[in-house]
Amino acid sequence: MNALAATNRNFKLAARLLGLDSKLEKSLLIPFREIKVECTIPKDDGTLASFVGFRVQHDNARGPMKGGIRYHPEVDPDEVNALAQLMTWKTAVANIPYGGAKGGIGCDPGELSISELERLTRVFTQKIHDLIGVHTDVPAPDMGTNPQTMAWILDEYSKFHGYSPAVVTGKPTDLGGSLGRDAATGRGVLFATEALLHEHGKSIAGQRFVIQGFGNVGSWAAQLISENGGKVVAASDITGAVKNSKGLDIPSLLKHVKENRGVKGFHGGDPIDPSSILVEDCDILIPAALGGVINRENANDIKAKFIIEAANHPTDPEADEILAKKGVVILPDIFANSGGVTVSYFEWVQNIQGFMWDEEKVNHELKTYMTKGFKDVKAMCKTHNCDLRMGAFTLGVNRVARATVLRGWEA
Ligand SMILES: NC(=O)C1=CN([C@@H]2O[C@H](COP(=O)(O)OP(=O)(O)OC[C@H]3O[C@@H](n4cnc5c(N)ncnc54)[C@H](OP(=O)(O)O)[C@@H]3O)[C@@H](O)[C@H]2O)C=CC1
Ligand SMILES: O=C(O)CCC(=O)C(=O)O
Repeated sequence: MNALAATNRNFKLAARLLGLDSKLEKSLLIPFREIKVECTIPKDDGTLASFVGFRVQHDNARGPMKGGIRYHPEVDPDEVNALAQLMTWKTAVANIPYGGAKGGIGCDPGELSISELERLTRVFTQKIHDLIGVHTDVPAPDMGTNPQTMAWILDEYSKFHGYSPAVVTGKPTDLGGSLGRDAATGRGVLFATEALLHEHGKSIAGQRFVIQGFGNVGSWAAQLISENGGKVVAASDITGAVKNSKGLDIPSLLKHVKENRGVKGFHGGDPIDPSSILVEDCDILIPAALGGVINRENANDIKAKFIIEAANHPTDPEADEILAKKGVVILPDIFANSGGVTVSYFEWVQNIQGFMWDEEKVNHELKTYMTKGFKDVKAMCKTHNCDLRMGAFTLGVNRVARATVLRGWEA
């Protein structure tokens, strides 16, 4: 099922549980604005290359729209739409004063030089600068983008509107980025996992984890899990996968990935087929790469008892049903990976206040938000007698619906 169909399906199930009025349901589902722009740049060799960029602004009932920008060959309008909608529910689950948006450019960042990436980012920003803004729509990094990408957006935007650090989050700390933002999504995954395990009378220590994706989110999650006594028994990225049933030495793997641009060739474990990573034996599976990877083809073979969705939309609804029958507990993306956007909110607040928090305060506040988020999701599970995904969806959709009704529709 495509990402948008799957996301719409989950939204509609939640709307039904909440008994939402059908007209309100329709209004919440249709995006506020969809932007599609052509971005042509001269390549380093002088030839031209054209790319398509998207920004979908899904909803702003609770505040400025917020969400990352993805550079990946598979970026398409439906996927960006789905990811923007997920951001609306995610910011509401986290209870931060934002709506939802997402952007992307269909490109392979690994095939572009640094200067080509800079030109592409600046052209994209020129095309959307009048539709984003500190109190309108605030981009951040996602797959294939990073603090440097945010610095270029900030610089290009500022040429039109004056210096505006709060127009993006996840920027370098030298430009007003928040301490702790780089690790925030992975740290949020740790706090979310701790909250879930606590409820099952368990802790991170001694659990065996498998992590798909070893970029920003996957590598930080791995590092923090291993620092807290968890055993990462397998990890993968686009270059390959590696397994060690005694637990991978994460600091060595991080060093290897930095030096070799991937997990492939790491000697602290055995190479395995990357396509089998999700069905490796473990207690807890953390997908931290692409969407739709857990589906009806592999759901029956998954051995984990818990799945923590660090990636956005990693689990297809068909897989959800299969896994529920197997008794696998899934902590859904719109809660599990909300640590990133929560610390983005802290960054925006710091920029607006012109005051920088220390990292201890950032991490402490993040833990408070993640712990409260888990309690709020569980309360909705109890009210609606539903699983954690529907608990999170009903929580997010209900908060957005309430804000929408309060603001009204008078022209
Ligand atoms: N960054 C953030 O703050 C947030 C990110 N997310 C979500 O987390 C996920 C990961 O994002 P992020 O870590 O930022 O992105 P990165 O680009 O930093 O890392 C992505 C990782 O996934 C790997 N990868 C790509 N394709 C595959 C594949 N087919 N199989 C295995 N691994 C693959 C990449 O490998 P390689 O590097 O070799 O290409 C890389 O290790 C995404 O779904 C994103 O939307 C969610 C919330 C916030
Ligand atoms: O930090 C942000 O604003 C958004 C992060 C993001 O894109 C996500 O949570 O999926």
